[in-house]
Amino acid sequence: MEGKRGEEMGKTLMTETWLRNHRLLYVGATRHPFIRSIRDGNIDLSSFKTWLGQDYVFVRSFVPFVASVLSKACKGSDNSSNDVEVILGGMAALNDEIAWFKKEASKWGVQLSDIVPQKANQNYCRFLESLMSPEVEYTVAITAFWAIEAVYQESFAHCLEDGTKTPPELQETCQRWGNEGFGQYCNALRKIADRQLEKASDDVITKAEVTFLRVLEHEVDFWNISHGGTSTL
Ligand SMILES: Cc1ncc(CO)c(N)n1
Repeated sequence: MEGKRGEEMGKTLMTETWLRNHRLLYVGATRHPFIRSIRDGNIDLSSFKTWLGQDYVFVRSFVPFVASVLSKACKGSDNSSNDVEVILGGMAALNDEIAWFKKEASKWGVQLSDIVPQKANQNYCRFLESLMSPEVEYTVAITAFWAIEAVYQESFAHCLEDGTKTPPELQETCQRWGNEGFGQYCNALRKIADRQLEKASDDVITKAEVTFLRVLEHEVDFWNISHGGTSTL
């Protein structure tokens, strides 16, 4: 996938280089045991419910972060009308997502008002807050946004591939992030990030790469919650 993009552009994109250089961590975030257990059909439903409740809390904190990225796009982008439309589309999807979490929680008997965010979730939300600071460059923020969405897209798309044993009652969840449209949206975010990175200073590129790695670590930690694992951060 990265190779094809590179050929089209005639040069190596920054995200492509990072995905190559940090392959193990990326695979750790997108092929986590939690995702493997959905794909293999041996997921423990209490793990799924834990994930559902925790992710609802995460998504609520994700909304102001996305709003901050949108605001930075308005000010700091050379192609702000395109970027704003892509990011606004993401916000609209989050609106749907929150309604979906409520519906899904009631289906599974998960009481959303009772959810206590776990340590890894709190850390991830605090990290998002730090990225909302006006001092954080648009390039860094959009890179984080892309990485956060891409991990879910790739993880859940993996559960929908032919020959997987994803339980029917979890198909809808996997579709939510694994569908083609969400994949195209992630590609649009990636394109924005690469365009920004292309004209960024070395200092900003380094910051964006560190942020990308932190996102991957937080995602691994987040999946670990539902597996009863402990934080590595
Ligand atoms: C932890 C986490 N990462 C990414 C997404 C994608 O929106 C999500 N819903 N939750």
